[in-house]
Amino acid sequence: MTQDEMKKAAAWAALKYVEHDSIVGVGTGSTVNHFIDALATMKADIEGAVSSSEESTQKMKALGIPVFDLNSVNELSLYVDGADEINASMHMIKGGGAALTREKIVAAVADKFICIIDSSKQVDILGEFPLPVEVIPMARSYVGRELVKLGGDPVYREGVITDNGNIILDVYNMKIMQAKVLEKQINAIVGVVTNGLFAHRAADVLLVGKEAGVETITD
Ligand SMILES: O=C(CO)[C@H](O)[C@H](O)COP(=O)(O)O
Repeated sequence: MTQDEMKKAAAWAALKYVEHDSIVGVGTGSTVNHFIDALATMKADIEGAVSSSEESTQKMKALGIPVFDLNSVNELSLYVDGADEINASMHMIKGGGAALTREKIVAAVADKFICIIDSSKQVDILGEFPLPVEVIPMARSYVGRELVKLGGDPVYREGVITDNGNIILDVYNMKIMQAKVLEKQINAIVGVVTNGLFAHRAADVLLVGKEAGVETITD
């Protein structure tokens, strides 16, 4: 099985959590793209989706899935998204696709977060994958210096502007032992919109695509 086949298997396994007549929160990325393909097969059975990025919105609209503004939705039972890394506490690093802020917002509203990954994303310690931080452009240098004080090596992601008009700093060389503490510390830096640690809003269900099939892990 290729890595993409494992992503696809995890993504299709998430379909069984989608409730009749519901509005589904949808993440961003190559694994989620498989989920959107799967969701399209039951579009007549759902009300629609709330999207975490322009990329996912375009794909869903092209497949005929109605996309709602989050402000017009009172509750979301489900949010389905991938991750760049996830540990045994279901804490994640996300934002490889630069959609972390909208992902965090939609995930905050949802009752249940289903994380879909291939097995390469499971780690003992978070931080091998550089931690994305969304930053207001004029604060880039200041936030960079503050991230260095926290022990990281921030690198400007050249050529990337987020859906919110901001920039991304990817923070290298962080061995993240206390994800909740670090998530708060980084978010407290003036000029940071949010960072890609999802520890306060961890996953509730993890679907891992593996050679042998899809493993389901619950918190
Ligand atoms: O956080 C994300 C995008 O901002 C993605 O969920 C994460 O980067 C995983 O992507 P993929 O499914 O392509 O491996």
